[in-house]
Amino acid sequence: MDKFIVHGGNKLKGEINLKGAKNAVLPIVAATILNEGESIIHNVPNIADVNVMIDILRHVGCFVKFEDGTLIIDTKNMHISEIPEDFVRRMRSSIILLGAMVGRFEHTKISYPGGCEIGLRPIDLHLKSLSSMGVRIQERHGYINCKRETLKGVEIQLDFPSVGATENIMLAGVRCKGITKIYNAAKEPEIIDLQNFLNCMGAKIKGAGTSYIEIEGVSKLHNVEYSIIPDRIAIGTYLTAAAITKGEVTINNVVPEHIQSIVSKLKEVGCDIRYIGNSIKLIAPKVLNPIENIRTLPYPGFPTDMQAQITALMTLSSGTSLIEENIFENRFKYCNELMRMGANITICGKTAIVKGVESLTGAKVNSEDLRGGAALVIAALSANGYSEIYGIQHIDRGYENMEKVLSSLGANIVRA
Ligand SMILES: CC(=O)N[C@H]1[C@@H](OP(=O)(O)OP(=O)(O)OC[C@H]2O[C@@H](n3ccc(=O)[nH]c3=O)[C@H](O)[C@@H]2O)O[C@H](CO)[C@@H](O)[C@@H]1O
Ligand SMILES: C=C(OP(=O)(O)O)C(=O)O
Repeated sequence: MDKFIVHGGNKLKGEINLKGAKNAVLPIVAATILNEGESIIHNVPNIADVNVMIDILRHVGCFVKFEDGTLIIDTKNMHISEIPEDFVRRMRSSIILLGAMVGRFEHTKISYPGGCEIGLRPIDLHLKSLSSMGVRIQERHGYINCKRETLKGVEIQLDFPSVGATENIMLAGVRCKGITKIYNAAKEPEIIDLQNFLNCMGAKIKGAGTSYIEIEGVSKLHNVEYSIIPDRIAIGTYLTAAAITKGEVTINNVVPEHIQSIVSKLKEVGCDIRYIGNSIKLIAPKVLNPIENIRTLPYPGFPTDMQAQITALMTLSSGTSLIEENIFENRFKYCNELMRMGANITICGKTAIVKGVESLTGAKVNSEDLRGGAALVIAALSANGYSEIYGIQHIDRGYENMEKVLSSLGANIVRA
């Protein structure tokens, strides 16, 4: 297995362009199944999760070509409606295929995703919603078996604004007879991107980005060409890396509204942040202020997917920071590894209490999940001496060539 070797201490300086959002592209690729034809998708990151999705689509009989950030998918010849366990184990979020598969096939079978390193992650809201739309669901031997005749539009009140459940309902709703109404829907920008993609394909959806979404079922969809929104989490990750190294970095092609909660915290830390057209420039302060109230929340709150990275930054602040995780129950595991690097962190229930230290020291550390891994890289970039970061297959799930992006900004990082 590969690792990153990082010699800390270099200030990040320069300008980068990043590809589209992992969490937007995955449901959009799932959505291509609904149209029995061709989709062309631009600005797609070459990350492991996208490649698992491609493997799944090829397995079920689709044609897929992926070159230079453009995906061409033809789902006309898709003839298998079962997703086996080994794919779902490689990527838990393959559950997002369920809504689209149910929309297209009368019988569908998908391996149960189970929990992961950051939490139990049940899918009760997905299944309850699909079942209210007319899908008969049996959970057996680790598989979810779905059968349906006509899908019907219904009113769904989500107990929690789950991103994945909202997406699965939207996907199935496109093929329903009648109108599906989602109350307490997730409001993440990736939900809007899915709506826009589906509408470009001939769907009739409105309301994404608010807590009420309406999907009018349609009988026919058509071929589509689309470009994925920027990755607000990757942008936040590299801005945080710039901040911890006392650097100065510009990231092109951002949507300011999508990163507002992240930028607001980086400003509290003391960073000077400016927008120039579609670009964002961060100039790090000499001293990092602590922050006492970072609370992860559904969008537009501070994203759980940035919690680990901001915690890494706070390990070097001039005081005590409090970071509360409200979305996943087990998302502080990486803190043990930060402590091997000299961080002073106490976990108290849902809160990490981070007392800033003068400096971190390089160490051998292990990443167990995607954002925890990114946090370890961020810490290593600023640490004295060198670090070895293992488990980087998790990082590769969501960051395209992280070591190349960081090297282009002057970091001393190699994959070995
Ligand atoms: C591929 C993708 O887009 N992943 C994102 C998506 O994950 P995902 O769609 O899995 O996240 P959800 O919004 O569904 O989960 C949020 C919370 O709801 C709980 N829950 C969810 C569904 C359900 O049926 N029952 C239930 O209890 C989960 O365990 C979790 O505690 O949104 C998360 C929250 O912003 C992000 O961290 C992930 O990066
Ligand atoms: C938790 C994440 O993703 P996933 O839902 O794909 O595990 C993430 O992107 O941080």
